[in-house]
Amino acid sequence: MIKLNHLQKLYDDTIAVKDVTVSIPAGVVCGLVGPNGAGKTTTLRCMAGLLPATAGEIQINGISPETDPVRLKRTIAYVPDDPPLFDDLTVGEHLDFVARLYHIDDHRRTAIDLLEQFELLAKYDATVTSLSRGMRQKLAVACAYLIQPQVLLLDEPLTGLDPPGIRILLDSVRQFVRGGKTAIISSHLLAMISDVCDQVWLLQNGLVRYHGTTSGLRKEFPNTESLEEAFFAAMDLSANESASSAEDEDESTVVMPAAQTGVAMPLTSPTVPASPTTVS
Ligand SMILES: Nc1ncnc2c1ncn2[C@@H]1O[C@H](COP(=O)(O)OP(=O)(O)OP(=O)(O)O)[C@@H](O)[C@H]1O
Repeated sequence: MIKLNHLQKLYDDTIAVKDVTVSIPAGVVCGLVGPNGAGKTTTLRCMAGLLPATAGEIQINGISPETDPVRLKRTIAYVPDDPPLFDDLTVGEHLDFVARLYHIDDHRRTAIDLLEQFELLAKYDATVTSLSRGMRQKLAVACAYLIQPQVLLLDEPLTGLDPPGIRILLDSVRQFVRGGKTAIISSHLLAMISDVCDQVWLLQNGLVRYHGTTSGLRKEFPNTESLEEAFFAAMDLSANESASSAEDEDESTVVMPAAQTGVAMPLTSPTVPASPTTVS
């Protein structure tokens, strides 16, 4: 279970996440959507313990990133959209390294199964500099699964994947939540969200515009003919209501069309400092 309570994150004067309160139960895949700059990556990074929240509370399976960062990092796997891998390590060495960091014994069989699943076994001895973007993405996901997290956060994971790669990844995520785990996928691909996710979480300007089932979003906007249309309708409504509330000089209103019902990449492991390319 993931709970965010009035989460806020500022970068100096920039408000990236204004006020986010969501609860995401175990056993679901939740799609995190919203326009560029909505605050999706920032929210995920706060949840992964890579960025300190400015205000508010985060609880991941009862663990707070603030008070128990090491336990959090054993619970959560966060895969950024451009995973920071180690140029000097081979594919196989990445999995060995992650296993060592997370004290995972006898990882070899699982590692090989994961590489097979993600069609990377032939690249076992290849250095990551020789991998394509999609292959790097798959390796990062394999490393995330190796640590057997309870919560998986994937930030735009489909970028660079070919159609079979997309299917393999999405099937793996559905399989992952079957055991009562939780996955959040940030994506701009609304058709995928509609197909794969149990819930959708719409962020705009650092505020929750909708959180609930994908069918619930359609019901909020019965005159729309697709999730995409409902998505735009939700954002238009929010923009209009925000404008009118600004006119009323009441900027504290959070506009929501529906009730709010929310190895590490190996490089953010509990025992190793984040890599230079990972925000910490
Ligand atoms: N390191 C940073 N320093 C300052 N401002 C930042 C930083 N990272 C993000 N921002 C700002 O915070 C806001 C939210 O950015 P964020 O990357 O979280 O959005 P996003 O929804 O993930 O966008 P996208 O869909 O384009 O990936 C934006 O206004 C962005 O310019």
